Amino acid sequence: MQNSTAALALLDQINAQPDPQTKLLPTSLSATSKVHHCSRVQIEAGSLSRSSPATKYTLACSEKQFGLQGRSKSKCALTMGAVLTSNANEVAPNSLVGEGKIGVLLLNLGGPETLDDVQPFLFNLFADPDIIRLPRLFRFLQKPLAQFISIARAPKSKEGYASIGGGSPLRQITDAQAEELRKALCSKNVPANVYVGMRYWHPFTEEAIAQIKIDGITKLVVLPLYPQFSISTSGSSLRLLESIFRDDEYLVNMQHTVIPSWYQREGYVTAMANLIEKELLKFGRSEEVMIFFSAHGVPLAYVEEAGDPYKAEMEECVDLIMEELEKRNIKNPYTLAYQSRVGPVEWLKPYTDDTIIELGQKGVKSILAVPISFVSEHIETLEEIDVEYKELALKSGIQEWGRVPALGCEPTFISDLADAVIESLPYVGAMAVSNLEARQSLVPLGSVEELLAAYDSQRMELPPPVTVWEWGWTKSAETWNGRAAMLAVFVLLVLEVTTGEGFLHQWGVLPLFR
Ligand SMILES: C=CC1=C(C)c2cc3[nH]c(cc4nc(cc5[nH]c(cc1n2)c(C)c5CCC(=O)O)C(CCC(=O)O)=C4C)c(C)c3C=C
Ligand SMILES: [Fe+2]
Repeated sequence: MQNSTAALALLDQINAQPDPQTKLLPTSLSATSKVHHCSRVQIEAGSLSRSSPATKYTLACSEKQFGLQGRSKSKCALTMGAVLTSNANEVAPNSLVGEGKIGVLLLNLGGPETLDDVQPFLFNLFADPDIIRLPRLFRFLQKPLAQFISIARAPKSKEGYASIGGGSPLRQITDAQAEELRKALCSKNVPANVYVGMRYWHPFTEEAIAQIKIDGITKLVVLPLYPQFSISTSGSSLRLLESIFRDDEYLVNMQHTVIPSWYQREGYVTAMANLIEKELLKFGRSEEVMIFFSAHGVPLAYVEEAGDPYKAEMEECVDLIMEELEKRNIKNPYTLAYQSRVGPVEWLKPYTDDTIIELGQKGVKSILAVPISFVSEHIETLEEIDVEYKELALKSGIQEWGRVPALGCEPTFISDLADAVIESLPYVGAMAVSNLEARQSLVPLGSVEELLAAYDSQRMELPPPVTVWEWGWTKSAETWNGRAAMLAVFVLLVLEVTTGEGFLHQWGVLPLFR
């Protein structure tokens, strides 16, 4: 065991790395000074964890996943920033509130509330350059392409939403989470307004920000409702926030901080383990059940080319939950796979459907599916897991199928989110005061911008993750069909733009960007 000087030395070591992609984040710089206040800091095999009884986190800098090389350093720094804000128990909440009006902005994806919303929702999603990133030269095609893909995909999506009651439950659940979080904060003596800002549907982030301004919020904690960070989710929402902040004088002067990911928090891990433990009891021979973590996938290029920490965070999250279960003497076999891939490019593997088939072939008889990348029920839990994967599992020889519910408003989870907010309060505006350059550049704290800079700072081109048509019987045929379809779309669009005639003009799409 070593003292806090050793922790600072580790941070200095990370800091000294020349690679600009892996520059330490402001949150971590704040964390550096915070380490001074830790009673004891422990460094083991490249990991940094606090052994103070008040704080029970383990840090995500283990050599296994986040060796201090390349991009992984940014991950490490980011996580430290998030985790080292874990001093709420040592500081009386009231002293954290101080002057000013506190707001918490929950960021989420949003979902269509009716079947008529499906196509415009899909348009918003595919128009996001963090979902489909076109080569710079062709950026002007983003909106027409989004229009085309959304129209082509809408019938299939609508079918899915129709089967879960005609729309996404996401708004209702997120609103309930916001209300429970407000109450939890209040009960912990931190009165705050809680806002919901969706990326692709109502209430849009812009609407939440307008309300934040009307309410005169002066300190804002930004909390993406995704446990793990991905460029395509939290990253996209932060990118949007950055552009909103940059153009607004009120917001430029409002202090804020971001909690980039929180899968490593003890309360979250405990809440997930509780849900799993409870569901396991419903099986006949619970000790033989395969615990099947199923995460929403992302295209492989996000991780391998753009430095998305999503996969590393997901794997660590699963490890933490399994460690917690092991402490309870639950030692079931487990696996992690990725679901919901869209389009012709390669996504994170193993794929959920392939893995289910393989498990069946290996003689596994019971599976407990655990949705792990999202904290609300949504189309991919209610339809994809509960219907499609269950059916596939039963066909593949699995006899018993169960599914852990999403966390929703589970009290341990909500209370932990409230703690995360409270723990981040000392960092709200810290950079705004101390770093004039950051203040003058984009946003006051610099944290939104800096968080984005840690990953994908070049905003590299990524292969479009979506497909327009799907046909063919083999994966490879589908891949090439997808590519051919993309090429066809592109040729059609070029013809439209050059001749001024075609189906997009007929639909009134092209004038949008003319
Ligand atoms: C952590 C969660 C998610 C990641 C990562 C993610 C990446 C991602 N998603 C698409 C394409 C689609 N996603 C859709 C719905 C959807 N996605 C998430 C979460 C993540 N997406 C959720 C919670 C939902 C459902 C919202 C709801 O309505 O309840 C859809 C629409 C549904 C459908 O047609 O299948 C699409 C399309 C991509 C391309 C991507 C990464 C690049
Ligand atoms: Fe998605």
